Amino acid sequence: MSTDHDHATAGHPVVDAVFTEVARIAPEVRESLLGRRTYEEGENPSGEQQLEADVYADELFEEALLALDGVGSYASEEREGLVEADDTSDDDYHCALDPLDGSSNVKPNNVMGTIVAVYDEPLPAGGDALVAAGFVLYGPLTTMVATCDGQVSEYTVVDGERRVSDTDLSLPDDPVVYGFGGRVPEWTDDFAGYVGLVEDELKLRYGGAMIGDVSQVLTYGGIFGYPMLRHHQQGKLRLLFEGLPVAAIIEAAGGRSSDGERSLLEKTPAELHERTPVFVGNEEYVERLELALE
Ligand SMILES: O=P(O)(O)OC[C@H]1O[C@](O)(COP(=O)(O)O)[C@@H](O)[C@@H]1O
Ligand SMILES: [Mg+2]
Ligand SMILES: [Mg+2]
Repeated sequence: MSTDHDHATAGHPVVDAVFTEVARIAPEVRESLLGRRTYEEGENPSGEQQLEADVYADELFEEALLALDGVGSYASEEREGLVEADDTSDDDYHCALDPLDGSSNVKPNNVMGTIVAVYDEPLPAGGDALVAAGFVLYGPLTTMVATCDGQVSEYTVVDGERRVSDTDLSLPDDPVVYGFGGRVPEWTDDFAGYVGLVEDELKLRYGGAMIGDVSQVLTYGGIFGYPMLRHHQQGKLRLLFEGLPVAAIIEAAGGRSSDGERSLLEKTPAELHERTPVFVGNEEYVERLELALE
């Protein structure tokens, strides 16, 4: 029997409205890729090239989410500062998005995502203020995963609507896959040693879009990571837009997250675009990683 709480976001009206809007826009984002595969002149605040598709998706989400009652501000990987809603109150939620995750995959037509994080404190906020998180995966199908109140649901997105396919997603007990970002000569010796052990046990899956790789881990079990690099101690991924939401999903699905020392959910960024090493996956593999990096 269907109830109000038969999927992760259903008991929280503002959060549910955010995810309903994200699902509504997802097909539009997908269609917008046609003709928007070229690079913009500028860079995003992290110094990365922006595709026309990055900018377009960002504008679609900004407009739709700020129009919702109860959403007080919007921040994204593609813009320097926050955008505030016209009417705000202390009870508002605050949305942080990676509008297109893995956008360098647009050109070769590979998998991409949209990541959404909903915080109950003004941004930048930390894991203690994260009330819900989710992602859209633009693969052969458009699917969505969302977590709220410790429950993780999966949906297929059809004609802009979420259809529940699983209300209790959890990591499989027998891990199968791993994927780590960054060029190998840039890895630290400790991390390279750990990878040597992992590759004896698991199969490599790395697609260049975190959401695609995280979905592999959610489905088959294992570990995904983007480590600290010799010349970039904080790695590549951003805590507010990428690390925290993915950590919330994987931890709610029974796994663990880490920056190499502690759960990502214990962290609070000092500024919107702060980066962090990111590791998410089955407990056993994240624990062994932390021991290897000690
Ligand atoms: O090209 P690399 O260094 O392997 O980096 C890939 C990583 O960078 C990202 O593409 C960064 O995300 P954006 O495309 O949103 O900037 C991740 O999705 C992915 O895991
Ligand atoms: Mg990203
Ligand atoms: Mg992005």
